[in-house]
Amino acid sequence: MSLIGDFGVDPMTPEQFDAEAALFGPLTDSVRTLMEATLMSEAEADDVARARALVDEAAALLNTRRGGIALGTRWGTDGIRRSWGNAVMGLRNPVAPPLEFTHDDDGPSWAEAELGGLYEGPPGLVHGGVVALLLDQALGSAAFYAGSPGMTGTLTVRYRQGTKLGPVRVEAALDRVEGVKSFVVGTVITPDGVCAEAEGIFILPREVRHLAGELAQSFHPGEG
Ligand SMILES: CCCCCCCCCCCC(=O)SCCNC(=O)CCNC(=O)[C@H](O)C(C)(C)COP(=O)(O)OP(=O)(O)OC[C@H]1O[C@@H](n2cnc3c(N)ncnc32)[C@H](O)[C@@H]1OP(=O)(O)O
Repeated sequence: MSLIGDFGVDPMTPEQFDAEAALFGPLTDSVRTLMEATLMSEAEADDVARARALVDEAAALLNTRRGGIALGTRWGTDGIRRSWGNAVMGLRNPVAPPLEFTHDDDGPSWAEAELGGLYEGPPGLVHGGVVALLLDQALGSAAFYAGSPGMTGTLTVRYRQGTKLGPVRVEAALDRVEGVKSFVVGTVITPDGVCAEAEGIFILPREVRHLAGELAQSFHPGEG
């Protein structure tokens, strides 16, 4: 396994990334709207059937040219990674809420999102796996921002109360670094207060330890 080599083809220029974002970002937003509509529609049967045919036609159009099974991490000529397939933040992934993290030195990394019915577990509540998903990304991003990136080795989540669908805030901060291990903590907060707390150990895999500096430099807020 090579986290870097397997992910990229030739590095892309910022202009190429900008053009792709301008083309596919709005498509991703539209598909997200479609997903929500699919979940909540009470339209007449004929309209649902017609919508399905249109969706199938759109999928066929998009599939006329396509890549492999996933976008992976792509590198820019500017040395920045883009993870546009990321399930939490990815610019081209309609499954992503999406979360956009803000990082600064004076407080935790944080992001806010409006989680609707697409993320439901118990009635009216966010699925526990989705809560863990958001925390995993938040803690991983905080470790990356702090200059000690890693893959999730261990993620422990304590669910203190149900997380209502609606506005959600995720926070995370690096606690300490021990060798290749970063210990990170975080929370999920709604207007009801803290709903979940997490501790994670993020480990720089041995295969890429020689690239630690390059990886840390490749961090860019919003790129996953
Ligand atoms: C990088 C770009 C990211 C870029 C990604 C950034 C986005 C982050 C957000 C998304 C996060 C994910 O979803 S990541 C995807 C989910 N996670 C995974 O798929 C990881 C699968 N597991 C693995 O690949 C591996 O087991 C690793 C990398 C976790 C560890 O393997 P390794 O690299 O060979 O580690 P190894 O040398 O044996 O051990 C190093 C130290 O870590 C300890 N250690 C080993 N495994 C664990 C563990 N699971 N939990 C706790 N501690 C552990 C060892 O005791 C040792 O401690 P000591 O002796 O030094 O004290």
